[in-house]
Amino acid sequence: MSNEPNQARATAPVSARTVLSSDDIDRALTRIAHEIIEANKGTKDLVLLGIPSRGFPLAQRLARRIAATEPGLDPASITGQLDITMYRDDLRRSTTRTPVPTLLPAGGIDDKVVVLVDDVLYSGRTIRAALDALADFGRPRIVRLAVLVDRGHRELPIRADHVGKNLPTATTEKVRVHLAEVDGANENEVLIEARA
Ligand SMILES: O=P(O)(O)OC[C@H]1O[C@H](OP(=O)(O)OP(=O)(O)O)[C@H](O)[C@@H]1O
Ligand SMILES: O=c1cc[nH]c(=O)[nH]1
Repeated sequence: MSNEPNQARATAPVSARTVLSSDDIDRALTRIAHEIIEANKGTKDLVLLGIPSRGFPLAQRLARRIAATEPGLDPASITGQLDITMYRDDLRRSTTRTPVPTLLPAGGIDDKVVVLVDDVLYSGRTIRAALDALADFGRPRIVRLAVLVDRGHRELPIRADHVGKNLPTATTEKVRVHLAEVDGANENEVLIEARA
């Protein structure tokens, strides 16, 4: 993302290694879904909000796993998408990003247990923006954070409650998450790209 050092943005990757396969991602999401249900003591009041672009399909995948434990629960009824574009703290210095719609479940987020879902946690600035965005839509009872990958290098006091994989990285590296819903059929993997 745009908070990474200029050096990492300006140079092309010289190598890429797969750190999570499609099966690894599936297993991590199944575990996180169970963790979310356990932390919430069930599915009551749960709302999963994905942060575009890849947080949304991850939220949908988690919601399907969570809904499968509760007969009659429609995964779509607990899933939404939270756009953070206008809440970023680098709006003036980054390239223009097009906002996407924020889509909330019909029950809204007031007094709900909202789980923010994203693919990568790095500086924490995206999640800081998400917390600001959330406040414009209501007042959840609890906000938690689930990420597929925590790569470290936090710049703000933000941590994830549910982590698929902790990946120690160098700031010169880039974590790339490929998901079929965004990147095309059969593209389900996490890579670390290294630069010279
Ligand atoms: O913790 P941070 O330093 O904020 O970095 C993490 C964010 O960076 C990536 O998004 P990006 O801004 O690249 O947009 P994308 O999801 O559309 O690729 C990733 O999907 C996270 O949302
Ligand atoms: O490596 C990184 C850093 C931020 N966001 C990503 O998606 N990957």
